[in-house]
Amino acid sequence: MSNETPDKGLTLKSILFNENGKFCLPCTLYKSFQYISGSTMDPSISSTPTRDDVIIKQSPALPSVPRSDLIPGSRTYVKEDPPDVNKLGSASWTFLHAMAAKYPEKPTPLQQEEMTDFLNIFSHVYPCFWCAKDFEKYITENAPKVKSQEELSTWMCQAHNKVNKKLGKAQFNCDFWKPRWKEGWDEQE
Ligand SMILES: Cc1cc2nc3c(=O)[nH]c(=O)nc-3n(C[C@H](O)[C@H](O)[C@H](O)COP(=O)(O)OP(=O)(O)OC[C@H]3O[C@@H](n4cnc5c(N)ncnc54)[C@H](O)[C@@H]3O)c2cc1C
Repeated sequence: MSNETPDKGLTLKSILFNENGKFCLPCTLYKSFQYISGSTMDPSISSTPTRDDVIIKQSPALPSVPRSDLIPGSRTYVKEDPPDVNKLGSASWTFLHAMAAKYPEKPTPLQQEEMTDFLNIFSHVYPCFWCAKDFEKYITENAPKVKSQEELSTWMCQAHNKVNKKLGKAQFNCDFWKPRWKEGWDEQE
């Protein structure tokens, strides 16, 4: 992975590749991924992309919003409300599954220990307290499987399915964790 951290603010980002030279989708924008894979010719991307530095021009202007909807003193930030259980949940699952999908295929003992610690701590600090309590119980009864990326991602899928079941939602087929959270659906039927 490039050692350079993006230093051009929120609208100018470098495309990053991971240590294997593969494109790192969680590190950049989806439209950059489409551009570099040749599936779009997005004019908002400037010169020919190189491995380490693809610059994206300013995003198109935000749709105009009444000034009263903006945070006082800001021309950018809308007065959004704090997240409810659903918004928090969806964002958190996105993080958890994306994290599992980037977990090493052969983690070191230290990485395994850190992931186990992280999940335990996460279950203590998750802001929805009854969600946290149930997740903590789940972890106690089903210790996180941290020996490989495949194991962890499947464990995460099953943990999510436990919550889906509790909420009366459909079960997600864990055979598909990889296209959903790592590789995309292009190669799938
Ligand atoms: C640890 C934790 C515990 C929670 N506990 C509760 C609770 O007790 N009560 C409550 O009301 N809410 C709880 N939530 C929130 C809840 O799980 C949902 O996030 C929320 O209901 C919003 O659902 P959603 O429809 O946006 O989809 P989400 O369930 O947030 O899912 C987001 C996306 O993940 C994918 N997905 C779905 N299931 C799986 C899976 N098994 N594996 C992989 N990918 C999947 C789908 O593409 C889906 O669109 C919890 C969230 C977390 C992170």
